[in-house]
Amino acid sequence: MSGEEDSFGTDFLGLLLKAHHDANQNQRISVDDLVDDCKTIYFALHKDWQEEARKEVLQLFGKQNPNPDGISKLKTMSMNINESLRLYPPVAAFPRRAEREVRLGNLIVPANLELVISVLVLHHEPQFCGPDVHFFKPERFSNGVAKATNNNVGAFLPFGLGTRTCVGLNFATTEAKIALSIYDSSTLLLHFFPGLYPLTLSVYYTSPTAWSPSVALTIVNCGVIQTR
Ligand code: HEM
Repeated sequence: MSGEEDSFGTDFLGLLLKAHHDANQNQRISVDDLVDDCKTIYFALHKDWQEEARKEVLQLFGKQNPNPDGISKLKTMSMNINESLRLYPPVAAFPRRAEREVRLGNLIVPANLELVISVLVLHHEPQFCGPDVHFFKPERFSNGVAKATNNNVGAFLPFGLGTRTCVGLNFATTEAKIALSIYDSSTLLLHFFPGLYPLTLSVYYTSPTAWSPSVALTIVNCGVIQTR
């Protein structure tokens, strides 16, 4: 208010305050966004799951670098990643065009109609994931995707489904597991998104179809693991 923007400092809160006072109106964030981002960072990290995942990493790798054998055994971490991808799918929706007229239940879809498959909506549907659908509960994935989705595996599609499934699926998840085994979540966050993370996250929340830069954004949000 007194024009001393630089006195906000360079910590997380300082960066948010600076963004709130940004001279460029397009980049400015509202007080509501600012408060939401603080809540996300300070309250939404799941320390219990972070601790579990950390234990798992230490058990499998000790002080060594992650290896392929161990990576495939990171069950708790996989559950955390799946739950992060479920709540905050980086690809929030994808389009399809009906090649010919087709009946879908009661609906007749005419040829050439464009459909948007909303991953975000499917992932937040209580019919599939239960009444706790909006909560971060990695345990729902402890017995696989079918159990987590009430036997509707097609209701969990962070990487798409069928012939156009993401070709980077294994690469992306392996990379995330390696990164999360090595770095703590705040290091990862700063590594990939210095100052950008809270802003992109608020864009993502306000507009489910908005582009979100990377999976790390999603995964980091659950704060899976700390430095070993
Ligand atoms: C967590 C990270 C990622 C997510 C959530 C993701 C998600 C997706 C989704 C949902 C699709 C399907 C889109 C559709 O059906 O219209 C897709 C397709 C694709 N992804 Fe990914 N992706 C990720 C990482 C990557 C990486 C790392 C690569 C490359 C190394 C990659 C390469 C591709 C390609 C080439 C396609 C198109 C496949 C095709 O149309 O045949 N993705 N991705």
